[in-house]
Amino acid sequence: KAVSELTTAQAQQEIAKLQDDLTRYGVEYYEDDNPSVEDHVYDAFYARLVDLEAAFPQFMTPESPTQRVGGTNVKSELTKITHPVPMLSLGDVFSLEELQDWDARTTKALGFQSDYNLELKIDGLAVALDYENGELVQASTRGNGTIGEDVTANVKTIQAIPQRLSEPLTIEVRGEIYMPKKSFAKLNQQRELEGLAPFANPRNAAAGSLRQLDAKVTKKRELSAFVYYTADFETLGAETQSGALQRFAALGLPTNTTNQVISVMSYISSYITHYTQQRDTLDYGIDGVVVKVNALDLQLDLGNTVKIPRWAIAYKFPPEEALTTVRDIEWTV
Ligand SMILES: CC(C)(CNC(=O)c1ccc(Oc2ccccc2)cc1)c1ccc2c(N)nc(N)nc2n1
Repeated sequence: KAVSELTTAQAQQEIAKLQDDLTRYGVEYYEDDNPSVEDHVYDAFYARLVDLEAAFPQFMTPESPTQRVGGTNVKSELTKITHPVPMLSLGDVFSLEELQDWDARTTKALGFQSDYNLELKIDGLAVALDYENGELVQASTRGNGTIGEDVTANVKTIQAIPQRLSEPLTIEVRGEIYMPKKSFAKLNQQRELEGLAPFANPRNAAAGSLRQLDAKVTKKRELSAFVYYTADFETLGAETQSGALQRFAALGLPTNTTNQVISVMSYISSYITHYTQQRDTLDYGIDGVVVKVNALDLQLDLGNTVKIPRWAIAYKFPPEEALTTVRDIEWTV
């Protein structure tokens, strides 16, 4: 109905419903990273509420979504930051055969078989941590690799991440922020109790918890982290990837200690088999194994494409839920 045709009672009812719905959609959008309505639907409801509140100001309330800081669509209002060193992605392979091809290409490019550092691929979201003279001064999300979001206040609530390094280094380190599986289960139980939609997986829960405008919400979400990269490896004082991980730990940064230096393919496949089986016993989500040329000077020789390093590859596990689906289909057939 056109706003002018509404009785006051009808307008009051529609305004109240729109205020509730839009508040819930706004929370879903920037808290859960998985909104339940398309943006254009949200925008249409929002415009209707603006018209109704203009025609019936007696029903305007300060809590109304139209009165929120930043006005319009409650998008992520985090400050944007530019990464001086881009945050790259990893190339993927999905079989041991493809991994062997990558090993052969890399060995050919180097002219010899080099050592690899094998690491679990943490299923979280990538962050950059900037330390100045050992103090954490900025934390930011990967974003598109060049432009990310400032999440400094939120990251400072994560116990695993030190505010101060054990040495006064000025260095940017990168890692993955994740939500431990136990925290994820507890959080979803709490959300069910509150009648809120549960998070789809620990990664969404971590993203939704990290990209909060209110750091007090982040604090309650029990996030953790693993650090795995720095471009400033001279400052760090490391010559290999495995050495860099040891130096991160010495500085007080959280690292994942399951890494192994291996160069023979047969051992690589047994590492992969081991962690494919151990996956459910870990308290954090992994979606694969990352194989990295261990010597940092050789990484520089191999270089990177615009988006990914040539000296690293991610072997991806088959996604768990997909496997279950496939089994179901086989079963019904
Ligand atoms: C290897 C890298 C992609 C990080 N490295 C970078 O982001 C990166 C960034 C600039 C680089 O090179 C440049 C340096 C200066 C200027 C331009 C490029 C090289 C690598 C990566 C990404 C995700 C990982 C993950 N989930 N788990 C583990 N265990 N390791 C991971 N490693």
